[in-house]
Amino acid sequence: MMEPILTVEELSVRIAGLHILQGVSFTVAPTGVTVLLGRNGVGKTTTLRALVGLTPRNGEVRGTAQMGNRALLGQPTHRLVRSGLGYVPEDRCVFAGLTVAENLRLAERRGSTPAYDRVFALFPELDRRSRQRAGSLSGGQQQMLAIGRVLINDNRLLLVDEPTKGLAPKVVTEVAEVLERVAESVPVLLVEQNLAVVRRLAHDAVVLAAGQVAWTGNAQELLAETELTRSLLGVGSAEVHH
Ligand SMILES: Nc1ncnc2c1ncn2[C@@H]1O[C@H](COP(=O)(O)OP(=O)(O)OP(=O)(O)O)[C@@H](O)[C@H]1O
Repeated sequence: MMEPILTVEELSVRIAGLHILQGVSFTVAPTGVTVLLGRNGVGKTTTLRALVGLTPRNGEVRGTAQMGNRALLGQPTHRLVRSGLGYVPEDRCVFAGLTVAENLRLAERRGSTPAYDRVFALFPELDRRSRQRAGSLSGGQQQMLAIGRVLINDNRLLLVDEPTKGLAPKVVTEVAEVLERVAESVPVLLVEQNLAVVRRLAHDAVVLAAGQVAWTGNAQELLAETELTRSLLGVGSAEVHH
């Protein structure tokens, strides 16, 4: 077994008196896509946000998370990002009033060479639209910008939250293709509800239920077990056998 890129132990998050995560432990392999699954509201986004130091001020985080030899919890976000933890939030958070080029420029980190060639090789569309305001991009294009922005810098691990949410089926496929290529060079911890995308991308799966890890293992094996998938994720068998 290769050393994991991320080891989370006993992660607990309490927000406004609610115990959202209660001792979550899992690892992320140093290559490929690990998918974080679970029913709506189980705490997937809360997990990613805790790892990148974005738990709200009234929240309390306990436990440990190691990226290689680096301890993540309790560190400010800007320092985590500088150490190679990339985060693509669920709401994409592009600057609507700025152009594509300006959004990318803002993501550049001091002291490292921005990899525009890498970004434009993956997303030629961003190059063509560099002078367009981000707010006027389609949802899929904004998602590409949100991912491209993170890839301007070198990363040791990417956290990607529901990148296909709200996108048309054709665009979902495009985003999945892009993530597949991204994951060839950097490990990804992905929150994703679309099981066809999970089937295409994921090697390992971590399933949350009731604030804890309910299942970990091979993602393809999980999806092959219809009853297990249904009980863990609450989805119908039609969705499982897409
Ligand atoms: N700032 C907050 N204040 C109060 N409750 C919160 C806060 N953030 C999250 N929660 C609650 O924590 C629980 C977990 O939310 P989270 O967004 O992590 O779930 P999720 O698994 O990502 O859900 P979804 O799949 O619906 O996006 C939810 O019940 C949510 O309402």
